[in-house]
Amino acid sequence: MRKNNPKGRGNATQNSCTSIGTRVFATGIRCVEDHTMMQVVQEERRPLRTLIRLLSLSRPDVVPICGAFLFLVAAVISEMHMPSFTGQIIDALNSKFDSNTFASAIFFMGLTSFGGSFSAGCRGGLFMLTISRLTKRVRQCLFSSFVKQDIAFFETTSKGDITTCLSSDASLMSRSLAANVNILLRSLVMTVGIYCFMIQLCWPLALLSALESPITITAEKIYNKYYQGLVSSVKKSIVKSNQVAGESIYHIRAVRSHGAEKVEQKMYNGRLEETHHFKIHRDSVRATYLLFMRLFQLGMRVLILWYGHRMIKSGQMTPGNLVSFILYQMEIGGYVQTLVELHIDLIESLESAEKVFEYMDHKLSVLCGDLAPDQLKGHVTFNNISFSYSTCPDQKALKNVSFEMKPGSVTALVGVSGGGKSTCVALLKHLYEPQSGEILLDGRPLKDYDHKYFHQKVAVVSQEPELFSCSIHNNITYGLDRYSEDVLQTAVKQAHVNSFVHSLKDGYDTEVGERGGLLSGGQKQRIAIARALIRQPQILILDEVTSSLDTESEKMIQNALACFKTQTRLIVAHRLKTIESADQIIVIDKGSVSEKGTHMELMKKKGIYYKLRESRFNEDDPETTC
Ligand SMILES: Nc1ncnc2c1ncn2[C@@H]1O[C@H](COP(=O)(O)OP(=O)(O)OP(=O)(O)O)[C@@H](O)[C@H]1O
Repeated sequence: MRKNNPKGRGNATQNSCTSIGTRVFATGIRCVEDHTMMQVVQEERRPLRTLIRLLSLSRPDVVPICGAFLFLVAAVISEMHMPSFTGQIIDALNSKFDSNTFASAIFFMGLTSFGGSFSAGCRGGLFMLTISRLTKRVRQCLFSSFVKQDIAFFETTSKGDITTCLSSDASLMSRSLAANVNILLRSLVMTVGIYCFMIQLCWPLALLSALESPITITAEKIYNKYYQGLVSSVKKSIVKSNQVAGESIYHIRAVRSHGAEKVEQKMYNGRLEETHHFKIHRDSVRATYLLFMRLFQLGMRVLILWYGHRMIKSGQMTPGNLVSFILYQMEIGGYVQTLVELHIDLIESLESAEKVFEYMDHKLSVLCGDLAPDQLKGHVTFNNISFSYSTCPDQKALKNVSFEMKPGSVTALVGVSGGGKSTCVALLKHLYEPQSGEILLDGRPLKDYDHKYFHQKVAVVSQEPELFSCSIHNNITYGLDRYSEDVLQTAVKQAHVNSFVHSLKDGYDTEVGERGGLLSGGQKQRIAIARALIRQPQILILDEVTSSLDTESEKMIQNALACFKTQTRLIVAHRLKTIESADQIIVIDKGSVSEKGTHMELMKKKGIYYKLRESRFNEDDPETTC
């Protein structure tokens, strides 16, 4: 979010000006004024720019928009003709009654009114269609922008902001397109005041006119009940869309690590499509209802005219009274109020649009190339890496970290909590870009590699496997466009997934629940290992995999992990046993590499590693972490 602070900047300029002298001070003030003026002009132009951008987003809907405007013009012209027909009727009433003129005026008035109502319905329908399509398009663009964002973006932007932007802001901004014409659609008919005047003019006619209300209310009630059902279907469908979006955002690391952005996008698009259909059904029901109501009102008007004619003939009413009565009845109350509401609505919509565009324009700091070699050795080099999280830019999480992981070797990262182990892992996963230094994979910087290729070659199994609320099968093949059945079968066998899946009623089609909540920790880990195995990666990151498991599950997981023999492995472990046999152990302390070597070398050295082993890597005390 951009934040302007003209006051602060103004003060700074003013302070410097005062010390130099009055003339310079005056110039300074002018500078500040010019600057403020520029800001004001820019602020004034911003809504216009937003509106123009919003209109350009609607370009694919130019045909329905033009159609909607044509129907709008037709509806307005029809409405404009109504008083003219009313005049003709008065003439017919005033002169010697000419039943032919009267009948033809009634006929044309009915025809025009029907045409006007039909045009208004079509106009409304086309606008609704445009709004719905625009909302869908905005949401697609927005979601596509969200799933591509850096992890740092999700650390600084709240989940609530993201979902609100996707649901309310996206729909509000789309509505702004049609806000100016909505004023013609939203008109309030009949106010208490108008009824008072009508009673004063002719109470029997007012009573007749009042008959309209109970019928309208009853019809409205029946319609509302049905309409609420449709609204609730739309809402439920929106909630489902938000669930899919929410889960993708929540698991953004897994989505990124598995290069599954397109899968998520497809799933979200499917949900949006469903919502779109519900909305079209809801809006067409509404348009039909409005058309019938207008026809009913037309019938009532004809009835009133007929009754008014009788009243005039019997001398209980003058023709002028009847005209006034009809005009009152035709009066639509609350135009000004609607105008004011529309203005507020428009401002609100443009604010939402600005927020949505700000998210869409958010620049990425983690970039990818197109390198995808057929052969990858898995040689990793950390070259003088220094890194701070964007949420704490002044605090260095890593300081000049350098180490090498030879192809097929096992490297263990150890150190006290907060030392920087997970940060090393996150950088190797290419979730962040370091501020200085670079990580090389087979001699090439990570940013040169193709996104999908890279995340297929670098697999991760972490302490909390990120599972999605779909079947076990879909969780294992998550993010893969293609896979061979043989590789899948080998992966599930090696990861010991078979052993528990066979006892489940639906086997591999069993739903795992939200975040894999229907499975145990060990089962989730085995699915995560199968997911890594099926990718046949060259580098495997094991992030504190067995730290929260019981001994039996741990044993099974260790057996499964033993299948990764040829991969370059990076292990972040709490328990000493898992790292004793590592080719090298790297001790990270306060963001720097403090010791490097094999278990034996580091034990001999009697440094930090030795002390950690003595005090914290105590196998008898599984609660202690390092
Ligand atoms: N997302 C984040 N935003 C800001 N600071 C962070 C973030 N993640 C970690 N840090 C900070 O970076 C430093 C290194 O943390 P890191 O998680 O890498 O340590 P660790 O050795 O993995 O710790 P643990 O063993 O407890 O997981 C710590 O000071 C931590 O507070």
